[in-house]
Amino acid sequence: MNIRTKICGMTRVEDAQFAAQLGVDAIGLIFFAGSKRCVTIGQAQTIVRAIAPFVTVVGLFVNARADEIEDVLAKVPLDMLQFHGDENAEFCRQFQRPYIKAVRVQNRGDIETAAAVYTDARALLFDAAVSGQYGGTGQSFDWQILPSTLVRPWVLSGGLKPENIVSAIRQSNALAIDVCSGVEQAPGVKDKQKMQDLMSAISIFSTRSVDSGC
Ligand SMILES: O=C(O)c1ccccc1NCC(=O)[C@H](O)[C@H](O)COP(=O)(O)O
Repeated sequence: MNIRTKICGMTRVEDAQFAAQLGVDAIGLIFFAGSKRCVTIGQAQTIVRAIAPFVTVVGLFVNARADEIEDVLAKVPLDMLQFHGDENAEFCRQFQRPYIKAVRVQNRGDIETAAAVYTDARALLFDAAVSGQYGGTGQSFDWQILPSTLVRPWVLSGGLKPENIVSAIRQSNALAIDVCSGVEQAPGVKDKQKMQDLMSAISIFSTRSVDSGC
């Protein structure tokens, strides 16, 4: 098993490049003015140009208008969209891109409802529910409430950091994780050591082999 990893809220080229070198599968760029990690189109273009191909670039939006998202898509080559607001499924699916829908989890019903509604989402992302905030809170939710089987691919998120990631994966059986503030030294400024510690911690789940034998 290899844990798929996204690090969200990149604002600096050096952080995105370092994450890619560590083997992170995806990076998140936040296009939401209410976030301390919000990037301009120019910043996003610079980051995308600087990272290796095959690292998935995810653009994150919160209750943006369709034309605002189209404008970003015309200028920044995003591979995937992530919606963190109150967007319905019809809205999410209109952009000809795979999408992730964030679900702020308070109880198991939130998970089941989202799975029934966002039927074409590439994945659901389960995050903590913090009043008045849409994400990037550093708070976790009770991983025990995740159902043992779920019909949709899903991503574990919310308050994940090097210190708790192994326990979080063991408790939730997550195959994919999304981490933001847990690998930062300040909002939008990633910490190389923390990113390295995170990837090193999850490497215990890795089944990738470097055996060169034929
Ligand atoms: O990070 C933000 O500032 C943010 C703001 C508004 C909506 C979403 C935001 N981040 C989204 C993410 O994908 C985060 O990785 C996720 O919410 C978990 O954050 P954290 O608990 O800090 O790891």
